[in-house]
Amino acid sequence: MSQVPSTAGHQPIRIENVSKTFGATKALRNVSLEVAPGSIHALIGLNGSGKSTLVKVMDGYHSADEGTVSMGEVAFVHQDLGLLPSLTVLENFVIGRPMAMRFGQIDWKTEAKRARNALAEFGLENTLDQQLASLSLANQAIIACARALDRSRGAAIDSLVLDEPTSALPSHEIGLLADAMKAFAARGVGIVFITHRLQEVKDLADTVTVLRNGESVFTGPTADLAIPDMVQLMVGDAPVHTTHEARAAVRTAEPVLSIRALHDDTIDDLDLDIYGGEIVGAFGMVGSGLERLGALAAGREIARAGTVEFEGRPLTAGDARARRIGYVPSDRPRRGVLPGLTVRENISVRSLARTIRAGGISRRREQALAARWTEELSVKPRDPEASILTLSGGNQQKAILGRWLAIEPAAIVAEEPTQGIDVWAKQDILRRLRMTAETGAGVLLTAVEPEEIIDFCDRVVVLRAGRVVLDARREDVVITDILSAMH
Ligand SMILES: Nc1ncnc2c1ncn2[C@@H]1O[C@H](COP(=O)(O)OP(=O)(O)OP(=O)(O)O)[C@@H](O)[C@H]1O
Repeated sequence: MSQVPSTAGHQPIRIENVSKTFGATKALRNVSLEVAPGSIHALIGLNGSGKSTLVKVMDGYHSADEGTVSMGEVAFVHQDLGLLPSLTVLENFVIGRPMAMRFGQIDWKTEAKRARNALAEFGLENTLDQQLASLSLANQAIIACARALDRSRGAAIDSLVLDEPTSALPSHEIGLLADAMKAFAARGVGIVFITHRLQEVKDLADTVTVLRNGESVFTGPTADLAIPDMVQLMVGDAPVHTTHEARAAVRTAEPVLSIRALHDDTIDDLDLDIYGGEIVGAFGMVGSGLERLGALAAGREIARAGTVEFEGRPLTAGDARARRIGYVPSDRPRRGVLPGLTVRENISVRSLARTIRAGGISRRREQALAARWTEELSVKPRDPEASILTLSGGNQQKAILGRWLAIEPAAIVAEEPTQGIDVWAKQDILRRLRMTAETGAGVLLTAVEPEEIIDFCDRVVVLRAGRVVLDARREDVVITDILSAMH
């Protein structure tokens, strides 16, 4: 017998004919949407289709130009999670809401108990005293969700809105979050979530709305749509991509990056070579050392012990040679994007040698560079003078990749290269990385989910407990070999 949600007393979310324009961009056109109590409603669409804007209209960050939004109490988890990295998990948990008090002081004991309970559902109850920044991005995302879910305890919250809650999560943690979402829906809380993972829509959502260019082109039961139908609705009648065949690149004789006996927080005696001309996919679970590998391999940080040799010589702290290694970090809001600058500046910032002329930066050269990379990576809007923060999350990520492709890097390290990127743009990005490898660069991609990128790799490595436990050519392994090495 299927469970009937107890929806008594919960208010639905009702969005009617909402439009929002930013300058020349019509981010939302006449969008209507209803989320019933107890329903799990997925919001999907290509990068820049208006999903985050709709959420920001719901939470009052943007006011709609036209239309109405009515809803009861709603908790939001935004793409940037809204957490403070320098505070502890417990402090993050209580900040911004009334706290338990005792004799005029914050009652930390009561607060800790409440936070511990909320986090226990996700197996994170022992993190309370840790600084948030010391946790993996995946765990930070879970904490943001747990916090919002905690605030929805009791009947006080009618709905929960999650903007890409799972994009940084490995699959076993997605399961935990999914279970929590289902449990809350069963109590009558309406849930809206944004995702680029279409299988997740099938697995989790009962209803789906597809946005295309700011317009709602479908709302209905998820059961009515197969995944290819979703893609078709998202893309519309744009020309269909030809899939790119992974080609065996010609490897250089010597490695571009050579990692030897590396030791660091979660890394324990790691060795890895990356040759020019190849794409190496590194996979591992949270805590496997994968989160540290990218910054160390790209020379952005120096490990406690061991070496990373770049073109035959060890990288040292502040080594200028690391400028020729592109690095796209996974926590793009904090490390990749230069806020307050334009798309042009964000793309060209590392290409001074190409843009400097007679002692000054040639704006024309910068413009040409930015125009080329916004075009090549289909960054939208195609306006290099736009402020980077006005771009959708996926488009910001494409611009950061453009920054590094523009320097013709000797190596490029991209963490979670497809995170937050729609099904359509993913192919473009992976194809560009392949072209970069074909120029002789070594490419290292790291991901907690092998499925998405494995077919674009020439070689796959798996990290577990800080070491490489599998290193094989792509054609010699199947996905289950990788998954079992990870666990
Ligand atoms: N503050 C702003 N100023 C100008 N344009 C904006 C602003 N915010 C969003 N936009 C534009 O509105 C459109 C929709 O963006 P939105 O962030 O809603 O997309 P999205 O569907 O959430 O994309 P993604 O999947 O990449 O996160 C984009 O063209 C974006 O550039």
